[in-house]
Amino acid sequence: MSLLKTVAVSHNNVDNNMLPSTPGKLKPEKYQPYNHYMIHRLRLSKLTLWSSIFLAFILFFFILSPPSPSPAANRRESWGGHHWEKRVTKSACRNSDSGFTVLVTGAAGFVGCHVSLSLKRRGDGVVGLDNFNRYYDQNLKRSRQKVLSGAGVFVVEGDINDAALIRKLFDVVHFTHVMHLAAQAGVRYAMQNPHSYVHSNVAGFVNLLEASKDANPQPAIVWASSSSVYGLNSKVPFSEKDRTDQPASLYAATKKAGEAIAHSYNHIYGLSITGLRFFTVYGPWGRPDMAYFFFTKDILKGKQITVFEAADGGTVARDFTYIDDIVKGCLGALDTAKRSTGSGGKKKGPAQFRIYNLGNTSPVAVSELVRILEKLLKVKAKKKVMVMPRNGDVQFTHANISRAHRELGYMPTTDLETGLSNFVKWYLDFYSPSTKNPASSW
Ligand SMILES: O=C(O)[C@H]1O[C@H](OP(=O)(O)OP(=O)(O)OC[C@H]2O[C@@H](n3ccc(=O)[nH]c3=O)[C@H](O)[C@@H]2O)[C@H](O)[C@@H](O)[C@@H]1O
Repeated sequence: MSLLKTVAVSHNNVDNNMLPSTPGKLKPEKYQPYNHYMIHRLRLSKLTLWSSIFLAFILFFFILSPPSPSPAANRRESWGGHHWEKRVTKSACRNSDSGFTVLVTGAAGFVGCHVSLSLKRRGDGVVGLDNFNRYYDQNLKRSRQKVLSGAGVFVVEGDINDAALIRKLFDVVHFTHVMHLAAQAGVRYAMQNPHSYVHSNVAGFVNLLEASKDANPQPAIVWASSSSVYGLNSKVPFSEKDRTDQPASLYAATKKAGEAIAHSYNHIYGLSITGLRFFTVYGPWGRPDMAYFFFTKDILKGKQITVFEAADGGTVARDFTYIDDIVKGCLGALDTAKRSTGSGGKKKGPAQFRIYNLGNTSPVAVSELVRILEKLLKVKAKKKVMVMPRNGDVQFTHANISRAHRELGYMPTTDLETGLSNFVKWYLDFYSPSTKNPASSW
């Protein structure tokens, strides 16, 4: 026997004797070829039977179960349908024939929430739109939504990039105006998530303008630009005539791009468009990513705050503008907006195109902002002063508001101390309604 055959035979014997896996329990049995064949067949047919039952079950459930929803279908679940349309139509109802019907994008945001409430309270029809993203505390956005809902404003959950949704909204309601406040805000966050700025502030804006120019009638559009478009401009106060071609951050660049895009839609399609350059808006229900807001939070927690100064030791200052003044500016812009001249994508004549600064005309140093907060909170801040990093911030903003005053009747009336006092009251009430007010325990 060759070595190969010897190995094959011994291997066969081992297989046939079915060795148990436990060592020391080896019980060689007599070899019975017929029995083994029968057992093998029996096992095989049992296996076939169970496999068939199993397959039949799978087939049965596959046929009975509904097709799994596509991503588009998933997206649609949050809007559309008879009930949804009824809510949109009801929210769009205005109190008088002369009132407006306004689509407010970013309605669950800081400025959007305040503007929507003011419009609704004076009798206009308002439909909100917001994607409730996670840029900051969603609970705050949901709380704003509750306030709006109580006032009769329905906030549609959806993104300005969802073309089908925007077109559906324009189908269901003939909006006279769009107040476009949805945006990716924040100057410094643009270094962490640049694409979100292009997505919301450029692509989303174009999507909204596309639907607006196709609408019949076309709405007039008022939208939020930013003081940041002045970028490295050093001539103060900033006037709308000053250069805006040196943005210091991607955020500013996307807002500047928005102004250029708005002009092209006005020129080609006859859309009436007004851009508002907001200057560091603050107040109750504000944005937690802004310095006055997180300074308050950190001062109360005893956490260190970082206060920026210029490289030469100079002051870093902002033209902080109170929310109620901004709301008046927004309503003034809506009230003076002329109708768009086009319809269904065709221009019929030149349309209004405007740009305004909405600031306070009274810049305050960030160190002074901290001093006011310390006084209001009755807590000393743990400050770390450091040179402003190259993160897109500019050293100084100061608005010239002559044009807004002349044409919109805009005149801010709230100084920083009064506005911050209102903010602090709201903050303490919102975040610790049942606990003792820390401001009274100094
Ligand atoms: O006016 C505008 O266009 C912009 O106003 C704000 O931007 P910003 O003025 O930078 O507001 P904050 O982020 O609240 O900063 C306020 C001041 O505090 C300073 N700061 C910020 C953060 C910090 O940790 N320390 C600090 O000293 C900043 O340099 C700035 O001077 C908003 O965040 C933007 O969305 C808006 O468009």
